[in-house]
Amino acid sequence: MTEHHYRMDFPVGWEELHRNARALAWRLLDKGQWNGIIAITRGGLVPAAILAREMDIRMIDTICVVSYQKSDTYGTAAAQGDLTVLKGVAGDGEGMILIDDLVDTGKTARHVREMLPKAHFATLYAKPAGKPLVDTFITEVSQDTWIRFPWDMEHTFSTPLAERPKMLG
Ligand SMILES: O=P(O)(O)OC[C@H]1O[C@H](OP(=O)(O)OP(=O)(O)O)[C@H](O)[C@@H]1O
Ligand SMILES: O=c1[nH]c(=O)c2nc[nH]c2[nH]1
Ligand SMILES: [Mg+2]
Repeated sequence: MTEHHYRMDFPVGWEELHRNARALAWRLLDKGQWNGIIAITRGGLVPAAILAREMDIRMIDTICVVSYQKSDTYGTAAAQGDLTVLKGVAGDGEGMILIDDLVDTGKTARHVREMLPKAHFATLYAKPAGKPLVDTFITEVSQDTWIRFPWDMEHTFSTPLAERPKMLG
C-alpha cells in the first residue's frame, strides 16, 4: 500500500472535461490514423466515449482494473492497493489509443503499458510522477492535487478554502 498526501482540490466540471477531451481528440487526429480505442476502466470510459465521437472511431475495447481504495469521507484516495486486472486485451496495442482520465503515480500506466507496449497512451490530466509515461495529455496538475471528476460530484455546500486543510488532513 502506498500512502498519498493531497493538499489541493481541483474540481472539474462536465464542460471543462468535455473541452479537454475534445482538445485531446484534436491532438490525436493530428498524429495519424487509429484502429481503435482501449479505455482503462473506469475513469477512461467517459474520455473514450468523447474521443470515439470526435474521431469517428467505433472499435472500442476495455482493460478492466481495480487499484485505489477510496476510503475517506471526502472521496480522496487514502491508499493505493495492488493493481488487479479483471480483463485484458489481445495483441500489443499497435494502432490503438489507450485512454485513461489521468495519470498520478504512474502505477496504472506502467502496468497497462507493459500489457500493450505499442499502444499510444493518452490521458486528459497528468501529475509529474506519471507524466513521463504518457504519450499525449492535455493538462498538468501538481502531485499534491486531487482531481475531482464530474461523475464523482454533486451540487452541495462549498466549504471555504481556509477551512479545507483540516478536511484534507
Ligand atoms: O497513476 P496512478 O497512481 O496509478 O493513478 C491513476 C489511476 O487512478 C484512477 O483510477 P482508480 O484506481 O481510482 O479507479 P477508477 O478509474 O475505477 O475510478 C485513475 O482513473 C487512473 O486510472
Ligand atoms: O478522482 C481521482 N482524482 C485523482 O486526482 C486521482 N489520482 C489517482 N486516482 C485519482 N482519482
Ligand atoms: Mg482509473
